[in-house]
Amino acid sequence: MSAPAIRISGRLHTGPKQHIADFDITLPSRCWSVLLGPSGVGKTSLLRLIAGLPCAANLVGKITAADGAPIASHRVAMMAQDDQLLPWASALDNTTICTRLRGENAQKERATTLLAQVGLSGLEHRKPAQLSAGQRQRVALARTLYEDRDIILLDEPFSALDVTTRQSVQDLAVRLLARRTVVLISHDPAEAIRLADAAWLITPAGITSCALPSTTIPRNAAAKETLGAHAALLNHMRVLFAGETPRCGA
Ligand SMILES: Nc1ncnc2c1ncn2[C@@H]1O[C@H](COP(=O)(O)OP(=O)(O)OP(=O)(O)O)[C@@H](O)[C@H]1O
Repeated sequence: MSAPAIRISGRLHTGPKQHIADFDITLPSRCWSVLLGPSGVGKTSLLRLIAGLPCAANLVGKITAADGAPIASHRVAMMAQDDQLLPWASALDNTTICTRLRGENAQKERATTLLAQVGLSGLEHRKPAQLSAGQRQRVALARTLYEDRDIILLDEPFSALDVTTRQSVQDLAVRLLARRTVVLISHDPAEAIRLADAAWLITPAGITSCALPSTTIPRNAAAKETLGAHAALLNHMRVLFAGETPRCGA
């Protein structure tokens, strides 16, 4: 497994509209990097650019892997914000769809195990319309985990899950994606503090890193340093994203 650090530098714009001014960040190898930012700032665009997918925004700059190799599609798995499940295929067939599209044999047993691990045991043969939004999101996550790539790009992958399912699925993802370079978009500061080895705050003015506890992920949500970091990040986001005045003691 060769999961490289990824450096992204430049500025992001759509035509004459600038989304993010000059930035230069390195998402560390074999770590979880979390991107936080207000709606519409360009987070999904950055993820799509890393994946080499078509994108309305342009990066005037570059994206490089620290190992010098191209960030080719065989190194990347991306989970989009919407589940992108095929409506006519079962949960199991959706999980293995990329393999089948490549003309490879599907590993149905491994896919079934993944579906069970995300809590969908017994629902393997249901079609997307017979699943809840949170269940569909877990099928999409299973499909991403099934791909087993070096670079994993996750666009709000836990947003539709209830709080307890979210926590157990987050723990599973951290375990199964150990040693991968993971980039996670989140709107939730608690999730960011729990899962980030590195975190970045994105605004139109640029991208800044954010302080995190020195503990390993997934962090204990109830630990004192986790709660303190959450309060500090929330305050920081209010100031940076909404222009509020900093709150003392937060
Ligand atoms: N097809 C398009 N044509 C023109 N502009 C677009 C298009 N798609 C997105 N944009 C613009 O590009 C900008 C960045 O969008 P992007 O989806 O990357 O934002 P985001 O930070 O991921 O937002 P959110 O948190 O709401 O998902 C937005 O301001 C959006 O309006």
